[in-house]
Amino acid sequence: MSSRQSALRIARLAARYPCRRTLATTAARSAEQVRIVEVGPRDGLQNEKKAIELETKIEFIKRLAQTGLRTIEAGSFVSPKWVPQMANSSNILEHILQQPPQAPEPINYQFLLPNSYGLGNFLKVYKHYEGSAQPAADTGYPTPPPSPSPSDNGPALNTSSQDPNAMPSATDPTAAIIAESLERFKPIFGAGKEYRLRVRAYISVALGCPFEGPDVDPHKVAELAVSLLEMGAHEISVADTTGMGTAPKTQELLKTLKAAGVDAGDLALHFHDTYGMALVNTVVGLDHGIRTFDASVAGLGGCPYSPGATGNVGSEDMVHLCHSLGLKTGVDIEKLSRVGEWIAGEVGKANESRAGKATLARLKREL
Ligand SMILES: CC(C)(COP(=O)([O-])OP(=O)([O-])OC[C@H]1O[C@@H](n2cnc3c(N)ncnc32)[C@H](O)[C@@H]1OP(=O)([O-])[O-])[C@@H](O)C(=O)NCCC(=O)NCCSC(=O)C[C@@](C)(O)CC(=O)[O-]
Repeated sequence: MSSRQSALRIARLAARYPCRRTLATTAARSAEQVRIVEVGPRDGLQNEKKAIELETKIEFIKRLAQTGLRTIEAGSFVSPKWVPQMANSSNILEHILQQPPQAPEPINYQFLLPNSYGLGNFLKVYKHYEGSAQPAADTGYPTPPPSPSPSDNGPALNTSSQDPNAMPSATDPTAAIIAESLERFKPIFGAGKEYRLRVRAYISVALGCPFEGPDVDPHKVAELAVSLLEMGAHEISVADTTGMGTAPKTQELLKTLKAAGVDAGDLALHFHDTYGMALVNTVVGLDHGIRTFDASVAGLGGCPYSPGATGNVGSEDMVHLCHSLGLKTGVDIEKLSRVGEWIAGEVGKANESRAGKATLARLKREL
């Protein structure tokens, strides 16, 4: 894309989002409030081999809802052949719509939708309860996960790049594969408008790719972010899927996103802690004005397409970091730590959150 095309695109974007951007950014800065997006029930559990009972998942969500979290990613409408653990996401959505978990504040529940098939399954349940007497507040964010790396779009999304109509102007295979991912998400954005659902888009492998290595071009990430915002994304979660991100790389990426016209208020950061860099990178994000971070209680998680990837950064660690910097999250770390310990036991895994374990040890001493 020429610099003139790029400037035009940024101007179009600025014209399209003037109010939301100003409001989001002003609100975040004045209140110094950080929003933690709890992805444990989806990203945290999706990779677990042992089937986890529906009742356990619902109990997990209910317990999380009582901690002060405002956003919970509750499941995904993906192929059960690839991710069997998420096969009962329809039941989870139905339960949330029928009997919204008790919570101190209204909660946004988001579900990952990779294609029209998943969208159809989501809407089957959602439409049934739409307008009902007791809908859960603001339920459902379809969340597509394209990535700037063609190799990663392949396994994670099964794009083929065989369809020459996917993006007629695409001349290089990278652009064609990414364009195919974006094409696939159009109906999801369309439904978002129709049903007034906010579409949160993920960009995977933004700081390192399991197939292409640690050097992902930040300009490609920025280009993808601009495309997704133009398509109608409400928020972009930029993911370090492999945990290869470092402070300098995170800084470079955030500067590039800003230069491309993507406002900090439109972004969330999603770190995996594979190399122990997640909190360092979070501080870089905070310094760049990012106020939304994804995390998974007890550090549950991993990526089926990223060999060796450990879990997401622990939500308890993220909350502790924010509080230590004088930022508010609205989350009760003691309650959250108990949920982390409980779900780790249910899944049969070690609790990977240091702050969670330390909080529980302190509570035990104080008894
Ligand atoms: C990528 C696709 C959608 C391609 O789906 P496809 O193009 O239909 O191709 P396929 O060969 O994978 O399809 C396999 C079978 O699944 C069916 N199918 C297809 N879609 C669905 C659906 N939505 N719901 C239920 N069933 C579905 C499809 O119809 C077919 O059935 P068959 O003909 O064999 O009987 C599919 O392969 C899939 O769902 N894969 C799993 C994707 C996934 O869950 N990835 C992990 C989540 S992304 C992530 O974790 C990263 C993130 C977001 O956390 C951020 C980060 O850290 O990077």
